[in-house]
Amino acid sequence: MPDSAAPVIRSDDPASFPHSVLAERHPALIRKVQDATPYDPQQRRALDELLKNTLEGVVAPPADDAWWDTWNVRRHAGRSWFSLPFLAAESCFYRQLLNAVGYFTPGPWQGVDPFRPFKLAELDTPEAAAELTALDTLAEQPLPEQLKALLHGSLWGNRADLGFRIQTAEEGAAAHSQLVADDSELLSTLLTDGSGRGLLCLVADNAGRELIPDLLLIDHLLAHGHFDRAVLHLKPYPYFVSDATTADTLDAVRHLVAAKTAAGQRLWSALSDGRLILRAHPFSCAPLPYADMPADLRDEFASADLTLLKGDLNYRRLVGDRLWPPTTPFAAATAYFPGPVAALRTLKSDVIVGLDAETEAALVAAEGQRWRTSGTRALIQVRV
Ligand SMILES: O=P(O)(O)OC[C@@]1(O)O[C@H](CO)[C@@H](O)[C@@H]1O
Repeated sequence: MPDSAAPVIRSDDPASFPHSVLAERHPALIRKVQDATPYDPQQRRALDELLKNTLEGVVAPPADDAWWDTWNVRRHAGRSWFSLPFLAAESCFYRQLLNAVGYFTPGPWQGVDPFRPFKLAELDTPEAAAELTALDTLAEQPLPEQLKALLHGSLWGNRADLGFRIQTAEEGAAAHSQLVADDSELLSTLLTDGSGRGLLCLVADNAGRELIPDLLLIDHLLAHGHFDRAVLHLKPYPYFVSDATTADTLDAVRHLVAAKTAAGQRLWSALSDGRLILRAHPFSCAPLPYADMPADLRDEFASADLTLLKGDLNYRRLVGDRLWPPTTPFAAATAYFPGPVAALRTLKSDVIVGLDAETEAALVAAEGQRWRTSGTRALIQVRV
């Protein structure tokens, strides 16, 4: 890791983006969760208490929830939520939200995903339908163009709620102009360099309209013989609102099959014959950077020819959730990672590395620091 003195991103400054996530987004999310499911009075009360607790109270881990010990976050007990590192505060919030609705408690609500209504709704939008229709047109394009479109679909799917589409050339061009770092040529080469025997790890981010293009990308790479196998890393349980789980992946594949896409059938077969493997490592829901990953996960990434990490949260964990100088080289920030690694991310939080000085200066001159969190910019970064 470079300059480990770079400050950890925290939530205590009321003018900061992390503060607004804790003070505004989390309460709004609790309300949405309460509205989306007919929870019983006890669950509603627990959610109300969590809302009040996150704004005015202190972190109070349940005595019997081992997650807090596994990832060494029980030490935050008794502190204001706003005083925690941002990553820890968010991670603990999602754990408490699941506890409030009884997600881990044996009984009728065990394993019921509070975010599933939102994830399913995303699959049913006209935009999602248009993307699937566009697949037929895409299949007529030369293979390099197909790969480019699928990479951009996967990249911008990361801000699915902002309505990005993969199917038109204009949108592709608009996307290109928003990239603050673009290693897409190197990435395309790594994805297609013809070894044909490799293993791809894709570390997924969101379900719904992000996971669909991720799956289409995997399908393309398997179908055209660029990789023998792909491992899709998912969350073992709901996390950060829309993060993809196994259930969400099955929903997405079923959706592609129901829409009668060839990719849907191929993905179904790839899952069935072991060319597409699902993993849900407990570390995927840990409030820790990948630099601290356990040995078995490290071995898994080490065995891959390329690991592709999707989204903002994975990026924060990949480079460390700190206020690095933006010109810190991506290769230095990821030097610890066991094997070639790439990030596809729309910018939705303060952390950033790998910019050249001119790009950073132009962004700051145009919009101060807003580009870091607005979700209108993106990056493709690679370290071989
Ligand atoms: O990983 P994703 O889905 O791209 O983004 C998740 C995320 O942007 O949402 C939070 C804000 O609500 C951020 O802290 C976090 O990084």
